[in-house]
Amino acid sequence: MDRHLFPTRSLRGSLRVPGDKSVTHRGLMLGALAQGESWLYHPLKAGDTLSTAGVMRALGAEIHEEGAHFRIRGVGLALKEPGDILDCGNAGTLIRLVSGLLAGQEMFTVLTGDASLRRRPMGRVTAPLRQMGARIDGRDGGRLAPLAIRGGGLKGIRYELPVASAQVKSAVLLAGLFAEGETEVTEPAPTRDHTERIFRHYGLPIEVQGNRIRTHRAQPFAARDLTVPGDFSSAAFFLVAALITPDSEVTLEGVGLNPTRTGLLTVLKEMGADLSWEVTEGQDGEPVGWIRARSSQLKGVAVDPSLIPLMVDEIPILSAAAAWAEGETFIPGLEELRVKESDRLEAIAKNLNNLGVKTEVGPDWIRIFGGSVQQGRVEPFHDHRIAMAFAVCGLQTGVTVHDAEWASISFPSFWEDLDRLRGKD
Ligand SMILES: O=C(O)C1=C[C@@H](OP(=O)(O)O)[C@@H](O)[C@H](O)C1
Ligand SMILES: C=C(OP(=O)(O)O)C(=O)O
Repeated sequence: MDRHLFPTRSLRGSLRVPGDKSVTHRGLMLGALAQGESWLYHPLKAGDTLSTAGVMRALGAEIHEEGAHFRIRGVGLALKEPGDILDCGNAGTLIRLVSGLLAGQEMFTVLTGDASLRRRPMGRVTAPLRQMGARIDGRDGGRLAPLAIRGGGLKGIRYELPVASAQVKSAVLLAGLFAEGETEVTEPAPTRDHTERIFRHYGLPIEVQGNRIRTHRAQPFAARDLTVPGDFSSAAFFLVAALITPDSEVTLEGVGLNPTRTGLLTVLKEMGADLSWEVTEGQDGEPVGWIRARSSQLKGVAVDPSLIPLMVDEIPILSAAAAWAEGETFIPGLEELRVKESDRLEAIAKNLNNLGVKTEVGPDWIRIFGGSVQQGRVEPFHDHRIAMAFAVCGLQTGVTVHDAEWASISFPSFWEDLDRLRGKD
C-alpha cells in the first residue's frame, strides 16, 4: 500500500513508543521456559514478536493476549516437540535465539521464515551450536534457513564471536543453559546486553567480566513478571523527525535507555542536536526514562566506528538526519548492514538518491552529502526500518512511501503516531 505524506511544517507533543522488540522476544522465550505463570507487561505486539509468540506456543507454552499484555504459562525448561515446522517470519532475532534454545532440547525441529530471513546468514549461530554438540542441517551446509535441529547432549564451549552480534551471543548463552559445564562467550565489542540483564532478572546463571560472559546449566526457574521498556529504536524515528523539522519539539516517555542501545544519542549530539534525556527508573533491570528533541541545524560528522554496534538498527534514521545536515557525514563499520532484513547500505543509498541526496558507498561505509532533500518516493525493499527512516527523511518535502505496511514488523502504530505529532488526527 502506498502512503502519501504531505509536507510537514512542525511536529509537537509527547508520545510513549511501543515496547522494545529485543526485550519482548527474550521475555516471551524466558517466560515460556520458566515454571508457572507470569505477565509480560507492555510487550511489543508487532509482526516479529507475534512470530515469537507463535513459535513458543508451538513449543508448548501457553501465551494469552490480555489487553496490552501477555500472560504466559511456561513449561519449566522442557519444551515440547512441535508437530510441524516453526515459522519465524521476518525475525532474525527469533530464528537465531530460538536455535540456541532448540539446540538444548532432545527433539527435532525445523525453523524457517520469509524470503528475507531465508537469505540471512545462519552459519554464525549453527557453527557454535554444532561445536556444543547440536546436530544441525540446513541449506548451504547449515548457513541458510530452513534449519533442521536435533538438539540435546550439549557441552559448554569457550567461544570468541567472529562478529559483534547480540543475536549470536544470546544464542550461545541460551544453549549454555542446557549444556554440561561452563559456556563462555567473548565479544569483539560491546553489543546490546538484554540477554545478560534478563538472565539476572530470572536468577539464571550469568557472570560478566569485561568482554567475557559466562553461564552454565540452569535448574528449573520460577516464572516472574517483566515490564518491557519502550523501544529506543522506535523512538529514534521521532527524535530525528523533530530535529530536522522546523518549529518542533517532541518528548518520548518510558523509553529504554540501556547504554548498549543509545549510540545514536552520542552521534546526534556531536552533529549539534538539541537533545536532552534522563534515566528516571530501573525497570526489571533495564534503565528507562524520557528523551526530548527540538528543531536543530545539524552538521555532518565522521562517525566513530566503535559506536556502530551500539546503534546498529539506527543507521537508516541516522542517514536521514545526515541528509538534512550541513556538509558531509561519513559512516564506517557497516558490514553488518548488508545482512539485515534488506541490504541496508544499498537501500539507504537508493532512497537517499530518490530524495535528491548524493551519496558514495563502499563495501562497509557510506558518505552522505547533506542539504539537498527533494520530494520523492521511498522504496522500503521489504524492510521496516527503511520504510520509516525515509518517510521521516521526506517529511518536510512530502513523500510517497511504497509498501508502507512494512512498518508493522516493529512499529504497527508508526503512521498514526506520526500523524498525531504532525497535528493531523
Ligand atoms: O539481539 C537482538 O535483539 C538484536 C541484535 C541486533 O542484531 P545482530 O546481533 O545481528 O547485530 C539487531 O540488529 C537486531 O535488531 C536485534
Ligand atoms: C535487524 C533487525 O531485526 P532482526 O535481526 O531481528 O530481524 C531490526 O529490527 O532492525
